[in-house]
Amino acid sequence: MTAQLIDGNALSRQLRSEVAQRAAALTARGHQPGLAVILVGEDPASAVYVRNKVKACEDSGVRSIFEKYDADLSEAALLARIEALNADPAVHGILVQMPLPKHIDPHKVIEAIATSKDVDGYSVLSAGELMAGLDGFRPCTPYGSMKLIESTGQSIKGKHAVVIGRSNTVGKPMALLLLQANATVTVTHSGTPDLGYHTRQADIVVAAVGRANTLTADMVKPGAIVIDVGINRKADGKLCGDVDFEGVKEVAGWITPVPGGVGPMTITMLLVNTIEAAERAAAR
Ligand SMILES: Nc1nc2c(c(=O)[nH]1)N[C@@H](CN(C=O)c1ccc(C(=O)N[C@@H](CCC(=O)O)C(=O)O)cc1)CN2
Repeated sequence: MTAQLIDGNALSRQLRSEVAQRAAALTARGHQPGLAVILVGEDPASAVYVRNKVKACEDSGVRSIFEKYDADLSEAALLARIEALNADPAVHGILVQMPLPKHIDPHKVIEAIATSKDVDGYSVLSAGELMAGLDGFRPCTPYGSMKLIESTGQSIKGKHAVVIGRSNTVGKPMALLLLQANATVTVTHSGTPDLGYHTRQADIVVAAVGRANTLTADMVKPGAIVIDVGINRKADGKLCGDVDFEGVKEVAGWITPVPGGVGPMTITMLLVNTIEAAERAAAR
């Protein structure tokens, strides 16, 4: 293996210990950070992610308020619940696990969350703050991906970064964060002809399309930093990313594994955003 592994679990441990210290300091001042975690329906993967989020809160001294609803919960009832949590001073962050059942409009739900508690960074206002370079909450997956890139110790400034994927939750905010760090950014997507033409020029590749083996060894510049955001299930039930890990690790300089890369960092950055929200509330 030529590439160095970027270990998301190890970086998460380090950042979560900092979160725990900040949570303890807030709690000592009578402001224990609180995160409301809402799960609607029975999606098994969502149940695992939510359980891990609640556990991460417990381990870090963040109070979690976990609310689980049946899949037939009405949109109005969910919006009313968010309204109540917006008004609760002990709740600093509100997280509604995605995806939601089809009859609930995710945009309405996201926009119902107070911007000061939007620790997922999904709302239009949070996206606007990111776009404008203001201090809003950054979506957890791209935020965690930036931390993983920074952990290599390589300067991002002036590097060519190629993002594969243009979703509102990962691809677009990732491109903005890289731009803010002074990278030259190319955004590619499912409609991009000859993806390899772009990725072969990249010093940093972030793959976030949700399709296994999208990035193969022949598409990677030797020594590049490769961040794999994908979460795909193989036929044998095992998890894999969007990157052909076995092939690409022989060419790249740094690479994140799946599992153990971006996934744990998504939860870690949720904690970081929650602490930030609690610190801002305590300062008001
Ligand atoms: N409200 C939100 N919904 C969703 C988000 C989000 O950030 N906010 N992101 C994804 C799911 N997600 C967090 O919710 C998430 C996905 C994966 C992991 C993770 O730790 N993955 C592990 C593997 C876990 C496994 O074995 O299945 C890893 O990569 O090591 C954490 C969080 C969609 N919804």
